Amino acid sequence: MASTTPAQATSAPAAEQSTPAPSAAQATAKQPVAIVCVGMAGSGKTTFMQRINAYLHEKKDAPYVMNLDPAITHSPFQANIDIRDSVNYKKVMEEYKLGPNGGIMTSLNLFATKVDQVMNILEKRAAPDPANPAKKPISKILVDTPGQIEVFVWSASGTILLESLASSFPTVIAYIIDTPRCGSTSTFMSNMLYACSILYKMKLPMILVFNKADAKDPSFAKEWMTDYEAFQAALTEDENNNAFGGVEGEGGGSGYMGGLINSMSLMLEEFYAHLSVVGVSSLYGTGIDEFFEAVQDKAEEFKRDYQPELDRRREEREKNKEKQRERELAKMMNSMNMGEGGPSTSAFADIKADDDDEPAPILSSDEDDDDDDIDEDDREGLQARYEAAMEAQADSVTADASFAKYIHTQQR
Ligand SMILES: Nc1nc2c(ncn2[C@@H]2O[C@H](COP(=O)(O)OP(=O)(O)OP(=O)(O)O)[C@@H](O)[C@H]2O)c(=O)[nH]1
Repeated sequence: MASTTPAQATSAPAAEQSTPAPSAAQATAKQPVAIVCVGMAGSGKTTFMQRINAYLHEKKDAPYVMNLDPAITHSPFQANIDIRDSVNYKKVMEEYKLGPNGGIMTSLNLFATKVDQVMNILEKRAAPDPANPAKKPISKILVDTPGQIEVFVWSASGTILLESLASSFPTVIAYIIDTPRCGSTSTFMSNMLYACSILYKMKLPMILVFNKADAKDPSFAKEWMTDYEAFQAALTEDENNNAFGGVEGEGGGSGYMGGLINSMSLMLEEFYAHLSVVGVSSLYGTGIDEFFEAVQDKAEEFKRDYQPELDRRREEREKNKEKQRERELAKMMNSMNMGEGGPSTSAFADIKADDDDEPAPILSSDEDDDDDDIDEDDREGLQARYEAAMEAQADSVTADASFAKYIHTQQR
């Protein structure tokens, strides 16, 4: 299937047409790939991020790193854009009397109102710098997300951030799985169903990263995904070992669980066919070459299969732009429990980018976790910021609007 690009549909403003625009193929060829890492808490997501970051640095291909987890207290790698520089998670929890998950979601919502700034920074770094031709444009964007997957995957802000990314760059999801924790057919199936739900929610190409390969060889998982009979044999073994409950010594339980897993595995066959699967050890660095090969494949797949669908959705949204904008805004405000006018908060500041000529170091030497920095730097109310952002750039908050803007940017 040939990829269509928005460049074919809309013309750039006259003032910007003086230099010939690169062809769509040239433009996409130079685009960096965004790799969004998601995974359950403890799956090794942070260790994996650290490993691929180090790998790329070693290859002299320093990535641009974004941290979207506001709750981490220490990161083993330094991010170029860090949500913690703009949103004070602890203050958000205090001000809105939220628990940890509500705090993360609200922090992400606040951050999402600045998605335009983030995208401007990324696009700037993705293009050659005429003032400094020696400066290499980035070829990879690594995005770390909160361990509470559902907070990112199922929130309006998660959608806004992902769609904004995907509207400018080929974007792939790396779903990190704790291999030793899916040794039984039931835990394996639970993990696959979770991955499946993420794929359908995010609508982006996905790589399953079976991590901790040093602790358990993931070849069993690959076999279960490609050989139905091998999975059946493992399922029968689990049933006989009483893995699903039932009377001890007799095995099998009611047979309900076994039957359910069996039907699920049949249903998931189609889902497996669309995935790339790699086994890695983030601890020892094995499998990382294969991971980046899979990233390349999925980036091609993005351009071939997903981009047209994104373009179609963008066109649809353009038609309902205003309605959608109001809906997204109301959804975000509701989820923040802010009411229409929005709250005042000192917990929120502008996006900061650590964007020196020097790439971000692999290991962070910054031990300063002083939560009060943002408070001192910026006490402006969210209300004012929010309204200013809305007025200055009416497109800045909604997924469809930012989507359209960046698609437009891409066209130029
Ligand atoms: N054996 C082994 N352990 C690993 C590997 N990757 C991560 N771990 C360990 O798994 C534990 C969790 O790793 P993290 O990287 O903190 O996991 P996370 O998914 O970021 O966890 P949250 O920050 O809670 O979301 C740590 O003890 C790591 O040392 C691996 O490849 N092999």
